[in-house]
Amino acid sequence: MILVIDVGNSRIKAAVFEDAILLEVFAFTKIELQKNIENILNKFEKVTHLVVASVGDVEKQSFLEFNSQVNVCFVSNNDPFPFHNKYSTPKTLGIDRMVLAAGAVLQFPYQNRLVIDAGTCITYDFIDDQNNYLGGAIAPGLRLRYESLHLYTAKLPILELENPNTLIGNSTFDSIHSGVVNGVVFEIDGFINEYKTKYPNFIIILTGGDTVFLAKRLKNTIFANSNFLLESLNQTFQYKNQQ
Ligand SMILES: Nc1ncnc2c1ncn2[C@@H]1O[C@H](COP(=O)(O)OP(=O)(O)OP(=O)(O)O)[C@@H](O)[C@H]1O
Ligand SMILES: CC(C)(CO)[C@@H](O)C(=O)NCCC(=O)O
Ligand SMILES: [K+]
Repeated sequence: MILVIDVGNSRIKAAVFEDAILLEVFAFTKIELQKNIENILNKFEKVTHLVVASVGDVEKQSFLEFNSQVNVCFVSNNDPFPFHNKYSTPKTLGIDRMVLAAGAVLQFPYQNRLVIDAGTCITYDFIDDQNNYLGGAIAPGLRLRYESLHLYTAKLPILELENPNTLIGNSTFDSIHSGVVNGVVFEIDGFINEYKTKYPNFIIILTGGDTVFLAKRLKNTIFANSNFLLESLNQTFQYKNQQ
């Protein structure tokens, strides 16, 4: 049994796997990290490995203190991945994006794939049918857009994510919701349509904290899976052990 941990920019997600079967998912903050790992290890006594992929700023030591109970492994850019990395700065490529690309290759073999992770940032990652990881894009996520409008203006309030009533916002609230939510939806559909002019066929995987909210609003057909990064982390670890 394996406990995988995805340290994101805003929060931490974890999942327990028995081989390929996902048993339970957890989400918590940095401050609650140790307590949560402790609880998970108590609940799932058969966990032998703790597998961490981190783009956040959590000390390695916070995980290493569980070393006496389980094997602690950190997924890094130097690990074996099932694709050819064509990024021109592979050392600066986010480990979350590498894990997503690995999951896309292992779960959807022999096809072009676009992975969209709608989290703190929205990342786009394209892997072609020859398993070349080509790169993609990094844009601000939904919550980050609401926050930056508030932080970098004098008058705009902070709003919670909400379905926009209209395209043409006719109040400050409606204008912000339209700008943020419609903006992201148009952006994602726009990216997909632009990719289609270059690659006629590819599958699209949508994941991240805003998956459910966005999936029903997109025009394009996608595989929506909030747990895709956690599943991919489990697969990346299995892949490494088979090398
Ligand atoms: N408790 C929560 N905390 C933060 N964001 C949340 C929460 N619940 C839902 N969300 C939504 O999820 C998005 C953030 O996604 P996610 O939790 O995947 O980010 P993250 O933990 O920073 O991971 P990553 O760094 O991989 O993007 C936000 O835009 C927000 O709308
Ligand atoms: C883009 C984020 C912040 C998304 O979590 C992460 O993947 C990251 O820190 N990436 C490093 C830059 C890059 O991927 O090129
Ligand atoms: K993300």
